Amino acid sequence: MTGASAVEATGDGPAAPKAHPAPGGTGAARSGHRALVGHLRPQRARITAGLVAGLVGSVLGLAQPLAAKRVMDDMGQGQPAAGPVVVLSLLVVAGALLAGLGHYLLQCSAESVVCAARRRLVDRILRLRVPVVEDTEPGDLIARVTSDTTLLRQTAPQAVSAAVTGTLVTVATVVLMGLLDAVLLCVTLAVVAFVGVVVALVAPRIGRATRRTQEAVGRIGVALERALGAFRTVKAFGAEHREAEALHRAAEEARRTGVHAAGWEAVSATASAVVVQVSFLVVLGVGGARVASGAIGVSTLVAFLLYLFALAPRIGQLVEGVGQLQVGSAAAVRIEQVEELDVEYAEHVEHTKNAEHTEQGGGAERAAHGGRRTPTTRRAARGGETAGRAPLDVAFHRVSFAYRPGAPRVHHEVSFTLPARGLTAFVGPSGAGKTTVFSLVERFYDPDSGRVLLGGKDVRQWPLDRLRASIGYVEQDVPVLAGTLRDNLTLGGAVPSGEELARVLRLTRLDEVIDRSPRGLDTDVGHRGGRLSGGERQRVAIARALLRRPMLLLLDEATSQLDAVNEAALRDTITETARDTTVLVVAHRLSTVTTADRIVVMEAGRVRAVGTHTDLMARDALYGELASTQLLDG
Ligand SMILES: Nc1ncnc2c1ncn2[C@@H]1O[C@H](COP(=O)(O)OP(=O)(O)OP(=O)(O)O)[C@@H](O)[C@H]1O
Repeated sequence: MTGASAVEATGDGPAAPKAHPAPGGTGAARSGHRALVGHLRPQRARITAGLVAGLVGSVLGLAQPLAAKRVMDDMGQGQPAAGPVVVLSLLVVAGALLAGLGHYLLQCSAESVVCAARRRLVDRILRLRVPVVEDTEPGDLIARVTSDTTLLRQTAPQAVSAAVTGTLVTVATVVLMGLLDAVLLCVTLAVVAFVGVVVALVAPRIGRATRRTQEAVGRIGVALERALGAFRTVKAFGAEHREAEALHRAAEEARRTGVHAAGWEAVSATASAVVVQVSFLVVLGVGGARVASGAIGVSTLVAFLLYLFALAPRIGQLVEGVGQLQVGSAAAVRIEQVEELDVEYAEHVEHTKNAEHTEQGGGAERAAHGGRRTPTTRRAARGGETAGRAPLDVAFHRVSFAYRPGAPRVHHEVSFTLPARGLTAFVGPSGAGKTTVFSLVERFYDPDSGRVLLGGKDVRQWPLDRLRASIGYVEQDVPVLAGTLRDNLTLGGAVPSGEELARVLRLTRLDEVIDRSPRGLDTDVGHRGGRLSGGERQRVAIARALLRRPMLLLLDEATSQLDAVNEAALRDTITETARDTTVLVVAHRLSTVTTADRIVVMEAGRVRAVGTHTDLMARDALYGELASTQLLDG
């Protein structure tokens, strides 16, 4: 991807929150059906095969009453009925086999539909722009990947099959019934028309209730994510009941709307059952009278009733299929809403389009890309790219930035130029905009005006994956991911040599931690690294960044967490790294700033002064005050 396309791929400002669905109406229902068809399209061949098998099975089923009539007529006339009996048996066996095959094919396509939807969603979510994710609720996104896609599986191909087969077989049955006796058919249709009216009235209500149920399921995810994300705090503050209340409310809402949907489904099912019973009685009455008057024979009435028997489940199937389509459409709308959120890479969209047609497996994924690079191969290449790269200079030219349109500006015409190599410390009061400098360099956000330059080139002209591969970033609240130490250290995809790994572990004093653990690098660090101490998490994050061999290291120093010995060791590590890498530190320690080659003092989103410690002590009052009061002494 070119730099230009990277720029085009990303929208200008933070996207409006879209993860919370708008209430459903006819428009929502229409777009739901469109979205559902979009999910089914890649599986159309298999779905068609399943439908055809099911249909042929049903047609064979339809021929059974005629064959039965023939058996009865032959026997009534005293003729041998062996031939028609064999035909009838074959029809029964072949019909059942084809129906089974059709069901299996539809199940297979359902699994593929749900797998493709999950892959596309996961891919999309991981590529979402940072401001977009900030505007959504992770728990709700998780519910869409897990719960809504499951609804797709349960409903989509079966619902389509039920609706299509149900319709065709109903029409065919009605035609055959008309051939047998038009009067009885008119009587039947008059009763059956009632079902059509009920279904038309009830179906949209089922769709709306399902959407509300899924929204409530999303809220359960949100509440759970909130509580588990700060589990210790919730416990320490005795907030379990309070948090549970939100979960209970959402669960209750899901139950209420689920019951609502079930109620409407019951209405349509009952209507169809009643209609079937009534039509039997009416056909028996009218048919009996017509047999008595000699208008039709007994065998015709029996065949007609057999068709009516066959029609009953078809009507039920049709009604159920329409209800299921509403459920599937509701899920498809929620999935589509995630797919409409802004992502960072244009090539990602291409990737997911291709993935849509792919089953699982890396080989298949590569094949779908026509041998082009997948994220996996890109990562591997990136690992190779990292070696022997020159450090990068960094410059801000009159950068102004607000996190959201209309929100107060966090940067006001920020300008500075930092040469390649060396250690630059950013200091300033809390909220001055220091961390925001890093976020703009990483392109988590784009400035409203001005330019951020890396290696002399606007960051918007860097291909985004290369930009980030060039940077080692250590956040203040260092995130350690669930998994092993090794997983965390190699998160960037680079595979370090044993020697390199040992060097970095030594520099960050993680070697002691690993030596202490029986499982070494394969030690499980727990959810969010909860089994490590704060200082260990910090060191894992620094080691992870160093293993990328970055051209620029961004270190958002934690305000606490490191003991004096580790603190001194890390200071030495940073100083050594700064010899051949550009290192930017948001500094909270005096010991870091005093060793820095230059210090940028920020205040209320502006650069106030740039200089060395001695220089700034002499000429900048704010810096003097910060140095004597706020900066921690290492
Ligand atoms: N994702 C965000 N969305 C909205 N506002 C934000 C976001 N991140 C930071 N801010 C706001 O931007 C301002 C600058 O934040 P920033 O994190 O850059 O400050 P800082 O100088 O690094 O502060 P500290 O030293 O406390 O970490 C603050 O007022 C903060 O509330």
